[in-house]
Amino acid sequence: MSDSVIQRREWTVSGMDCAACTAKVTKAVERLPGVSDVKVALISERLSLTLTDGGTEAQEIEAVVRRLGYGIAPKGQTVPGARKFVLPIEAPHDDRPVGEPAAAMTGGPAKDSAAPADRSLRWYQTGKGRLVILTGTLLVLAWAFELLTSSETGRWAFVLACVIGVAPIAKRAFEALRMGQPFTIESLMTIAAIGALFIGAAEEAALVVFLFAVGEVLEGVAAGKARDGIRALANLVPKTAIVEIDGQTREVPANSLAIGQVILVRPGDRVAADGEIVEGLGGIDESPVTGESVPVTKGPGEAVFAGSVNTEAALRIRVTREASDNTIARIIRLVEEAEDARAPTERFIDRFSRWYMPAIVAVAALVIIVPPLAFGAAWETWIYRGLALLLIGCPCALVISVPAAIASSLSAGAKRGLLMKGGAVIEAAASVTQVAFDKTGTLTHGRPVVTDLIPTSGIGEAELLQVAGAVESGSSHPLARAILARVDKAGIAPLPSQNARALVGKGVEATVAGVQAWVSSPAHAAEHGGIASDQTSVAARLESEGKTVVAVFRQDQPLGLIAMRDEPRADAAEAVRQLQALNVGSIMLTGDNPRTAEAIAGDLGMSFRAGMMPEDKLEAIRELGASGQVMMIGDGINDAPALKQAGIGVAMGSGTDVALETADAAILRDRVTDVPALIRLARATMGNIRQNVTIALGLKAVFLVTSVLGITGLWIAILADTGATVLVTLNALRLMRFRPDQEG
Ligand SMILES: Nc1ncnc2c1ncn2[C@@H]1O[C@H](COP(=O)(O)OP(=O)(O)OP(=O)(O)O)[C@@H](O)[C@H]1O
Ligand SMILES: [Zn+2]
Repeated sequence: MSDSVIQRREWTVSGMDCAACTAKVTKAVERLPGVSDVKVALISERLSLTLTDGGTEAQEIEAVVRRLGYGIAPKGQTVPGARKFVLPIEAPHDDRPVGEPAAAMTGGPAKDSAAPADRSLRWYQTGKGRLVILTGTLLVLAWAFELLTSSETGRWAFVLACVIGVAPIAKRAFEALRMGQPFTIESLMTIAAIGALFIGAAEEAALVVFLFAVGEVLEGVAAGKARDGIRALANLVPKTAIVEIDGQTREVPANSLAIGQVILVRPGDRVAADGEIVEGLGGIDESPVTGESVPVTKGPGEAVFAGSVNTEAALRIRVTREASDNTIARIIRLVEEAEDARAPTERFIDRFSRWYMPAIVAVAALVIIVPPLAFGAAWETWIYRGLALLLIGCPCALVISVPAAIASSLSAGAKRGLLMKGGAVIEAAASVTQVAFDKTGTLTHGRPVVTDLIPTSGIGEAELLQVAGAVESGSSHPLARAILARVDKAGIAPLPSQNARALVGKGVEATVAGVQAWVSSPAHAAEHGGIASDQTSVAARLESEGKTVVAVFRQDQPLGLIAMRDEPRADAAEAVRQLQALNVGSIMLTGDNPRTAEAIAGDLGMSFRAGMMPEDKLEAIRELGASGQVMMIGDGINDAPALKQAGIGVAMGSGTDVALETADAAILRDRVTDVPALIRLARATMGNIRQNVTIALGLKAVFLVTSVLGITGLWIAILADTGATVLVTLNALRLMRFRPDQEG
């Protein structure tokens, strides 16, 4: 079918509690004709696949997933039977007193109006929850019977509890079997429970089924908790906005806002859309988006994010982005999709667990058969031990150890404005050995200011500025902006200019009043006949003060020098020190001249490479990458190629808006110390994963041995399995409280 249509489809799947579930769904869907590239994300509850037209119908895919016992609906629609456990979740940054009436007007964070798929069920309202209650009750009744009456009656109550409890599990096992998956935790459970009944261990069989059901509910709670961190972000954008139409105000749903509309945001309200202030001046708390807890004062012309809190004055804001495209929506999409970028460790564990379950089944079979046949041991004893082994065959704890830690880490990071695109990035960031910084806008504020004007003798300052301003008038380079600001301040009208052209890494040229003119670095000035010799030493002196000097030419006539200084960020030196403490080297890459670079890098305590053309930066990163893992930090606007080239490209600050989609990670605050924070979070995550793998494998190993030796029995085996899963998930959730900005 060469003309068949190929399309990517997405669904929301509910009820997946552990990674064994995702494996089950993946395998079942993968087998269907015309389906390829299946991705199932546990935390974001997403199934996406490529579907060839003429292959499987979408309804068929949904039917298969439903038969496995999960809820499914096309993305964006309500999942039937979806459930979400209610836990006392701290919605991050949502604890500030938002003006009551205002919140009521705008809908506020509006938790209760969340999408229907999120509608909460309490744990006991779910199928699995009811199963726990039912089997638990029967268990208690059976014990009561056993105590009060003959043990025979009690035994039947246990059998009943076991059969009722195991039925839904057996059904799921059977469905999976029909789809070609003989080894699932459900099939192991079913065999173990029924086997135990046959060897007369009804009491224990019932207990095992009950504990399994409890375990599933707990796993669901844990997975739900990991999800909530991400969901809380979505709840930060108000559901409605007050829009101004023809001088009238009207309340409309926030997702219906169109670009260009003007919305009214009163003090205490959350901003409903990404936009630009048209009127009003006040403190904006952007902590929900960037993690920056100190409100920033913003006024007309300045950009605000949806979800930030307007703390002081009434603002009129022009919408610049539709709801589906606002910064928070993009962050959420990024965090959700991050699950697809799996860490190498995770892929390894997945491969491992694919053979782990069959291997354990084989061992269990040997344990059952060999001792009685070879040594004439009692069948009953060894069947019992073999069944206990089956229960240890669930790789749940192991398989969930990585995604749980990564999901926690991603949402912990997102709360603080540290975004990483998935496990692969986290794993790489944990092993960073060298951080390369772009200078302007990253280590410095990116807002240079003119400090010195040195006209050539016979030229006035005004003339120097007039020509320089004319040449730079079309440029948005930070140096150009500095010069233009100075021209403006001096009240000089720049001359008319044409044909302005950037000389990348060198300067700009343009035709000013009919004559060719340049503004360029002194090094490049030689091409125009060079600057006066007495000015060469002045330039050198200014540069060694950390200033950037440019020379201005009209034709081949040097008009003079302009020096500018771009202040390093207050925390840049501290960041370099913290990186050093983490055993990570820092290097500054700049197109500026070596003397200026040395002055700035020296103050910050880092090494540098100067006079670099954009392609030199790529080469330098390649070179650094040969001897370690390099992280490149840039503003993401004009250094995208360098960010791509680095092992990990991190966009920092205001430019992140552009770079969210292209960089591997983004730092939303203008803080250099967030670079070490990012690395600390990544390292903590990998440490957490190592702990989890140790817990999971360690517990399995211990109980494998004790089960074979007959020291522990069936119910301990299942308790160990569930316990390990819950322990691992809880440990992963600790990362949510990790404070990456704290050292040590
Ligand atoms: N618009 C301009 N006006 C004046 N000089 C310029 C301009 N653009 C570039 N230059 C000169 O070229 C040098 C390198 O500029 P470039 O923009 O390549 O630096 P960069 O590597 O992006 O900056 P940084 O490393 O500081 O972030 C500047 O230091 C300056 O001397
Ligand atoms: Zn499981």
